[in-house]
Amino acid sequence: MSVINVGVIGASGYTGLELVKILINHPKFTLAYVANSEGETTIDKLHPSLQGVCNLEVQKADIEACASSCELVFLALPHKTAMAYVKPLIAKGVKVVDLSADYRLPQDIYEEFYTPHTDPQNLEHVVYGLPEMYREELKSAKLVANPGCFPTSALLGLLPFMDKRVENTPIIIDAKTGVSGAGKKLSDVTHFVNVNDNLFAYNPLMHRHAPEIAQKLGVDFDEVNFVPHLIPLTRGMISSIYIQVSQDFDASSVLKEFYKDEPFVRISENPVDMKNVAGTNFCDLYVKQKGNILFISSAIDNLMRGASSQAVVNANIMMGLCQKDGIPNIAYVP
Ligand SMILES: NC(=O)C1=CN([C@@H]2O[C@H](COP(=O)(O)OP(=O)(O)OC[C@H]3O[C@@H](n4cnc5c(N)ncnc54)[C@H](OP(=O)(O)O)[C@@H]3O)[C@@H](O)[C@H]2O)C=CC1
Ligand SMILES: CC(=O)N[C@@H](CCC(=O)OP(=O)(O)O)C(=O)O
Repeated sequence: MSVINVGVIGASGYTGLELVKILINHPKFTLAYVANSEGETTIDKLHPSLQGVCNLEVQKADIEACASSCELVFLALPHKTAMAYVKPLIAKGVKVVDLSADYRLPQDIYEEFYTPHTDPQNLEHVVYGLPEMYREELKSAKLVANPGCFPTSALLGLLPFMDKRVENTPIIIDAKTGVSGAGKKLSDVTHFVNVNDNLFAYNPLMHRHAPEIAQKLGVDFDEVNFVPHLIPLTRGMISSIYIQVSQDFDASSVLKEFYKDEPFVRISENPVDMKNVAGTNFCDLYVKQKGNILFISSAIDNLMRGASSQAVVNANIMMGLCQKDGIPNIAYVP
């Protein structure tokens, strides 16, 4: 098979770097176009960790240049900025995996939690990029909305148990994330002095990922009680999920059966942790039942399964490749 040229717009950011790292080692994709808002530099100048590994030119993002060199492009851009790129790229026949939130929700819900949508036409055919839910649809997708990191960890934990849950009872998701989830921009909240030796909740019950979780589970927003916390780590995410279930059943067997053919979900007999998934596309899951309460623990790397490695799995599926091609599977341990 001939090589497939792909691009990354937003290569100077955190998820952009993870994309570049995966793509320069990918067996079938060739990284042909790398861009940010300014250009006129090289990827190893932006990311010194790539010195001696890759010195691709970084260009000022441009639709024509991107479309003429790529079959598929990854957009690692802020919300709102992403949709301004998606519209012309799709019009030029380029396939897009968008890491932002711009195409994850129906227009009305998106506008309630984000900003007015400027590209409703492409919302009509977008596929939500959680392979365990939409693998078939992804095969023919032209535009994929890569899921949010918290929704990825919550949905993978909850999906196997939705038919065991007592209807209209609260779904409680208590999640912790590393600081790279906020991107490279500086802010008071993510300032070292505020994060170091500290732990706090933010946007409790009203975070913009709650409607994404509710929508994909097919429940009301009011049923999802989602509270994220920032922890003093660079990468990693744990969601502690609690639901009420109707009957006694073997929860571990349900989990194993649900994911028996899934290469990127691992079921653990012990509570999971962040380190064993760091740098990989794995989601590690653990479940424990006490009476009618079910506890599910879900661990991912926010930059990988929560963003960039999941984006490359989606691109593999879109381009008819093996979904595991180029996907790192050994964690940064110890
Ligand atoms: N970080 C995470 O864990 C996750 C992030 N995401 C989503 O992925 C996307 C990227 O996130 P992240 O990597 O953290 O963000 P960063 O803030 O680290 O990077 C943003 C990138 O976008 C580029 N950019 C901004 N504006 C423009 C523009 N007008 N034209 C071209 N490039 C532009 C920046 O380039 P420049 O350096 O030139 O400003 C930079 O490369 C966001 O939508 C985020 O919500 C999704 C899941 C998890
Ligand atoms: C620590 C932190 O701020 N995390 C981000 C979520 C990560 C993310 O980027 O998700 P999106 O793709 O939806 O933007 C947040 O809570 O908004």
